[in-house]
Amino acid sequence: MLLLISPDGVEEALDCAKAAEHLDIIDVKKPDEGSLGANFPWIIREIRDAVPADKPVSATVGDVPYKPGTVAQAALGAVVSGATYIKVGLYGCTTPDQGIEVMRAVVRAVKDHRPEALVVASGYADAHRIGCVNPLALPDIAARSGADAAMLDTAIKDGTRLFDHVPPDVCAEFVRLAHASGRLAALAGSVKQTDLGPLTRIGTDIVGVRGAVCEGGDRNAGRIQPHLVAAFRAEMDRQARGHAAGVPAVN
Ligand SMILES: O=C[C@H](O)COP(=O)(O)O
Repeated sequence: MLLLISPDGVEEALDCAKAAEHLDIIDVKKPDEGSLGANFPWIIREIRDAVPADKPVSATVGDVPYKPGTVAQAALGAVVSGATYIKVGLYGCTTPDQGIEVMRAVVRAVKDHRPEALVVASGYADAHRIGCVNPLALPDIAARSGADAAMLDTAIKDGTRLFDHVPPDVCAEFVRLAHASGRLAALAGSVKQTDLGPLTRIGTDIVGVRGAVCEGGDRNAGRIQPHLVAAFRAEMDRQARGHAAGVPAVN
């Protein structure tokens, strides 16, 4: 399982760089613009220049509306700025067909510019609270649009977590569906260390985290702490060893 950490700017990205050996993907976002809030192109570029070259930089394109042209142009902005994972939060899409239409436009915009970039179609575990597309529709949206990964995050950061909205057995189905069509499965949403056992067992490819590696577990007021990134990775590794040995690690 890969560890994706979401700094909110250059300063936090440099703190991520201090813990670079413990993480896999640096995900640029702007939390004050939403769960998958988009940051400025120059911030993506600065972060790309500031962190180790072997660490992929991801960028969120936003909690986007059902406007394929607008979103495709924003996605191109992210990839031109140096991101190689492009995450789109399908906030304004109420049907799978709308999600597919937006993601097809994004895939074309991104891959025309940089074929090896990975496109991530993200939905929301708490979709029922915001009226957007059902979480289990995301793997099919990813597959039918040519995106590389299906993801879930939570839209409303109110302390509820991924498993409060989509329990582990449903997340397992999400992962199974993504894998059945050759996509990666990424999961996030106030994930804590205690969630890593189930996330490991169901075969999650990427876990996305912010709050759990911020001071005080606070994704807004707290800052990312390199020692918390290291501790989170240590628990991921412990769970992975337990899973490989057929002896699930106890929390
Ligand atoms: O992409 C991952 C998100 O930034 C997760 O943030 P969170 O752990 O604070 O919910």
